[in-house]
Amino acid sequence: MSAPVATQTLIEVRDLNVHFAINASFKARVTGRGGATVKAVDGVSFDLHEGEVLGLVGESGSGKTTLGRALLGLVRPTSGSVKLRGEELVGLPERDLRPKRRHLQMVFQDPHASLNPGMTLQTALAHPLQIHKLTSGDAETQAKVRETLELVGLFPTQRFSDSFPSDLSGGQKQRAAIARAIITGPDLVVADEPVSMLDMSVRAKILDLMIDLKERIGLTYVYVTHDLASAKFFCDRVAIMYLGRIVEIGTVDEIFNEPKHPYTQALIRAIPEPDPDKALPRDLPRGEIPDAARPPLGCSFHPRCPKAFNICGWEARDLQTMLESRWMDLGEDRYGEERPLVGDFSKLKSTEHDAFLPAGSGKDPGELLALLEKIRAEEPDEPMWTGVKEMHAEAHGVRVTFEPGIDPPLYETGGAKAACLLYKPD
Ligand SMILES: Nc1ncnc2c1ncn2[C@@H]1O[C@H](COP(=O)(O)OP(=O)(O)OP(=O)(O)O)[C@@H](O)[C@H]1O
Repeated sequence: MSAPVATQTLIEVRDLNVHFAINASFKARVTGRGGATVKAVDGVSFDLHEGEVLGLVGESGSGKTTLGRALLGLVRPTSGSVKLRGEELVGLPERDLRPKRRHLQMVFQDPHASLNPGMTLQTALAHPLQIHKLTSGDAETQAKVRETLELVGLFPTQRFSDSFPSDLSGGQKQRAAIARAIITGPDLVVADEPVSMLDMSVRAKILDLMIDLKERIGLTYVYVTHDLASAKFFCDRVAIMYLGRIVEIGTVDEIFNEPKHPYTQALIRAIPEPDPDKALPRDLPRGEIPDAARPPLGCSFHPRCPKAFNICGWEARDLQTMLESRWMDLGEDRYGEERPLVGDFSKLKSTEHDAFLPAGSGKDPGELLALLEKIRAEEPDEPMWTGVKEMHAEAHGVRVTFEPGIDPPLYETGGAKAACLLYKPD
């Protein structure tokens, strides 16, 4: 889709944080001290314009759903600001938030779970109208329900208004869930993976319906998905999320034709190509998504990034990962030579930019230093080495000093904005 014409800002999000206490005692949760915290949404800012479709795209656990729910007040932010047409929503008591909910609606992934099996569509759709006192009297309510069923393509409306969810196909159920979301005349609909549980054959039809509704009744969408291909089809702009942050945001053209962040570039290369002749090698970033409760220093993506360089935030954990992944690929003999030189990784100590790697039991730290120098010479393309400033042997191991890392904000790139130090102005 083409970029939206400049319009008014509907939602303004500034430095939004949603942090969850995990594995914490009751006292730690109440006082906020002790225990671990997951930064599900971590300092997110963006504007959403009236009539646009913004995609929130990322791998599982990147914070898409939490961000979408926080926009609607369904999750209480830890701090930051969400304004609806200039009016602050964060911190509003529930009684003041409730009337706003008619303007802010959600469509969920599982249409089956989002409809009450014991209610006809007439009852289910009438409910929000009654709660928000949007109609006066049964006749008006019934007419509004029928009109909305027609809008979402469920006709003859008489038949569908008397149906129960179990009478409907998956696609019809999602149409009914959309009808319930739009019947209050919302401004913003957050659609969380609205087609991912549907048959392939109906996915495009539901997205087409949502586009059609946007034009006909003036909706703005936030579309939460892990599926870049559907975001390309459906969205005007896309925000790529990683460990609670937006790491790149731009128009669909910018993101798909000229992705700037190495993470976005890898995700786009990994989109399955239906035509086998054109298929590129799938190239997902190396390694696992890190533990959200212990995000990497500096740029959170740096341990997986093929383009990482000296200031990306190298630390002790990267040293361990480098050694372990090297040993996975080594033959028995060389593994047998190298492994005993390194001590217990649980004793790997680190301060912010400094790691102390213990030598193996009875081994000379000088031998360990020589091993690290040898690996560096053998694997000069391993990005971690760009961040190693100094290594020297000490009494019981080797001290490795890293370049101080920088946590990148979203930088201007001449296209999309990207949180990557490749675009840091000098
Ligand atoms: N209520 C909660 N309590 C603790 N941690 C949570 C809670 N909700 C989400 N999280 C954590 O926050 C992070 C972001 O989760 P979220 O569901 O928003 O990600 P997502 O990108 O939508 O993932 P998915 O595609 O799997 O739904 C994850 O690490 C998740 O485990």
